[in-house]
Amino acid sequence: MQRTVIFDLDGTLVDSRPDIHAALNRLMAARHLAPFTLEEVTRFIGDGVPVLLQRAFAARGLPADPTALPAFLADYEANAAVHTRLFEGMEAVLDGLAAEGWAMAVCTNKPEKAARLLLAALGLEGRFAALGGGDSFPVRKPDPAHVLATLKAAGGAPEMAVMVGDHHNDIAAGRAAGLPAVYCGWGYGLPEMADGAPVAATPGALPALLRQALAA
Ligand SMILES: O=C(O)COP(=O)(O)O
Ligand SMILES: [Mg+2]
Repeated sequence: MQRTVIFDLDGTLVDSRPDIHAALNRLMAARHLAPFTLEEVTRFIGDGVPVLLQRAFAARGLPADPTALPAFLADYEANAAVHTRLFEGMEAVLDGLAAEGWAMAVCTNKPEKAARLLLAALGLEGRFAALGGGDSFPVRKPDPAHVLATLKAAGGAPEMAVMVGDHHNDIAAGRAAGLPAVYCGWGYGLPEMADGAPVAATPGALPALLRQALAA
């Protein structure tokens, strides 16, 4: 039966922080608000763009601004791949998994349009059987239905699939969907977010952990 790996996007496959950081600071500048450091923005990532913006405005003592989401997305969609690249070593990992016959999908809280544009700009969209974005379904991670709907779209089955991510949302959603989860130590999460899941320190460590996860 087909083995499927479901990857989170931001902080797992790609280092997207620089472009998220830049787009957020352009939004802040346009509103005469102080910019954020890269480290601050890293802590805002993981629950989708509406929550990222909520956290940014809250950090400036302001309520959520409904005009911020379309403004941010228009800018980010046009500039999502200026600095964003696959993490070092990830391309070889994707090649190796494809050669081993794994199907691959992306389950991200990033809005679907931005995620598709980013994958296309990096020449990656053909590698993935499905993409579930943060607004593709009525729910998003940590809700397991986001993982299951993405897996279904990829033609996979929970007994033969593994979830890979850098945030507790990924681990929680994967587990609640009945999938083993592997945590990415190179991403944007804090170490405790692994929550007992096996930790891949580098992309190169992933293939063996994926095989083990299905064997267990
Ligand atoms: O958009 C976010 O906040 C996080 O996206 P991710 O689910 O790909 O990490
Ligand atoms: Mg992530």
